[in-house]
Parts: sequence; C-alpha cells; structure tokens
Amino acid sequence: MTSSSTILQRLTQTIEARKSADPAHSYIAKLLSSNEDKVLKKIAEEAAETIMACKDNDREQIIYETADLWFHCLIMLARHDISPEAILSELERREGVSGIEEKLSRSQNQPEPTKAE
Ligand SMILES: N=c1c2ncn([C@@H]3O[C@H](COP(=O)(O)OP(=O)(O)OP(=O)(O)O)[C@@H](O)[C@H]3O)c2ncn1[C@@H]1O[C@H](COP(=O)(O)O)[C@@H](O)[C@H]1O
Repeated sequence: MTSSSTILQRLTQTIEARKSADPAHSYIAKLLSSNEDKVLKKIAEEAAETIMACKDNDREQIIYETADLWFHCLIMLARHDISPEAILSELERREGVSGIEEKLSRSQNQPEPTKAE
C-alpha cells in the first residue's frame, strides 16, 4: 500500500491481514476469531458511548467514540467479507435522492394490509 493510501484503506488491509494473525498479539485478530457477539456487543457499547458524548456536547469525546464505533463496524464488515467500498458505493447510489422522497416511495409501494377475518 502506498503512502498516499487513506487510513480507511490501510486499516482495511490490516484487518484482512489479521484474519490469519495470532489473537494473543492482536486485538483485531482476537475479535475476528471470537464469537461474533463479542464485536456486536462492542458496536452497541461504542454507539452508546457516542450518544453519551453527544448528550455531553463533548466534541473531543464525540470524535474519539465515533472512531471506536467505525473501527468496530469495520471489523464486523470484515467478518462478513464486506469491504468498506461496498458501503461507500451504497452511499454513492443514494446520492441526490432525498431521504423524505425515498421514504415516501417506500410507503407507496407497500402492499395494502389484509383485513383479519
Ligand atoms: N484503530 C484501532 C483501534 N481503535 C480502537 N482499538 C481498540 O479497541 C478497544 C476498544 O475497547 P474499549 O475502549 O472499550 O477498551 P476495553 O475496555 O479495553 O475493551 P474490552 O476489554 O471491553 O474488550 C481498545 O482495546 C482499543 O485499543 C483499536 N485497536 C486497533 N486499531 C488499529 O488496528 C491496528 C492493529 O491492531 P492489532 O490488531 O491490535 O495489532 C492498530 O495498529 C491500529 O491502527
């Protein structure tokens, strides 16, 4: 990877490499080799800590906790062999589509609820 690569690309490459690393020497390898619940719990924990930082209006803490949250989401994605590019592509696909319009089109495409006999 060149020095012009982004931290997201370098971290993604590190996570991939950690799939065959010793869990005793790597936090990522430990999370990749343990039960998925471990990383899912970390995501919930980091999301809660991010929310608390927002409630405290603590800018530094919001940045710190969001970094923890994104980091653990990257590990979750790697476990499912999903690259961060897939998420970026999904965001690109949505670009220019108003969230309000998208939600409205979804509710219009919903089938009519069937009446209980
Ligand atoms: N970016 C990160 C990164 N961000 C957060 N963390 C770790 O994520 C954990 C966050 O959990 P907490 O803050 O809740 O800390 P904790 O209470 O000790 O965690 P638990 O006991 O609950 O598991 C801490 O151990 C942090 O050190 C990270 N660990 C690694 N990286 C990157 O991954 C690379 C490889 O790391 P290893 O796989 O450990 O070699 C590193 O060089 C970094 O670039």
